[in-house]
Amino acid sequence: MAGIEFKNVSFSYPNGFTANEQISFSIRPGERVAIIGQNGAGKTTAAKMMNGLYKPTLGTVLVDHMNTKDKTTAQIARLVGYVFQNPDEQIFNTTVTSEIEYMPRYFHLNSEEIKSRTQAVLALTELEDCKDMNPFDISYSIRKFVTIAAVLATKPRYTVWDEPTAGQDYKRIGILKKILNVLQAEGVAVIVITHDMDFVAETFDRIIVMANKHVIADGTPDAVFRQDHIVREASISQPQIGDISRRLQLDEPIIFRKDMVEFLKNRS
Ligand SMILES: Nc1ncnc2c1ncn2[C@@H]1O[C@H](COP(=O)(O)OP(=O)(O)OP(=O)(O)O)[C@@H](O)[C@H]1O
Repeated sequence: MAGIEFKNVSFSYPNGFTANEQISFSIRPGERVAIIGQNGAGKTTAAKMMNGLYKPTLGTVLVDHMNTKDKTTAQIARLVGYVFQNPDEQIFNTTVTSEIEYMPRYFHLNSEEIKSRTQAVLALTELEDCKDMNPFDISYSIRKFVTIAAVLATKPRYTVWDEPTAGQDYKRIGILKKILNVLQAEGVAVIVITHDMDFVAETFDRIIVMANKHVIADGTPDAVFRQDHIVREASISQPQIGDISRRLQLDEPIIFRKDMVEFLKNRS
């Protein structure tokens, strides 16, 4: 099956600390998946195995049938683009445009293709006004969009985004949602690590929940947030609407904004 497949994967850091233990799941092309869970649960470690930055200590990670252990990180990264949590760990060019063009140049694409990809991702990420600026002269939150644009310019089949909403205002979260919709229409999978439960509930079809090195749940937002023991074990918060419905002690918990609107309409 095409996709990213984890088969009984464990990962230990060189100091011997095991961060992932016996993890199995698969993500299909075009899927939109949020990975959530307590700090230190092992989300970033698992995500870094998706694009070959880390190789499993035990078990197998397959990307479109390729075993990541048999490939270089550069080979896997052509299929799986990784947007780092901290943009400053990713950016190293002196203009936004040169940062975006770097990987297409590395792939020896022709200049027309590089130009057209760069224009397309600048437009998609709404960075046209910053294209000639030094990334370090723009705000941290916008810098994150530079890293997203640079990854999308490589046209990966799968993308992994670590904490994209951290520090973003309402407008930029809207831009993120627009980008996600465009990618979904193009069949590009997006895997997001996030602590933003409202973003998760409104934007994702599937959630993988991690706690203490393991995957403890995998399902729709509705199915996951209705399970109190999972929410507790993973030390996650409910989306705001779920929290309000709980405080109202409704017979049936409500998770989504649209369902709360319907509920309130029917009461009035
Ligand atoms: N280089 C490293 N060497 C040793 N241990 C590490 C290393 N990097 C991470 N860890 C440990 O591995 C565990 C999992 O870390 P990871 O970053 O994968 O968690 P996470 O779920 O992404 O957390 P957060 O939500 O805080 O980003 C943590 O206990 C962390 O301290």
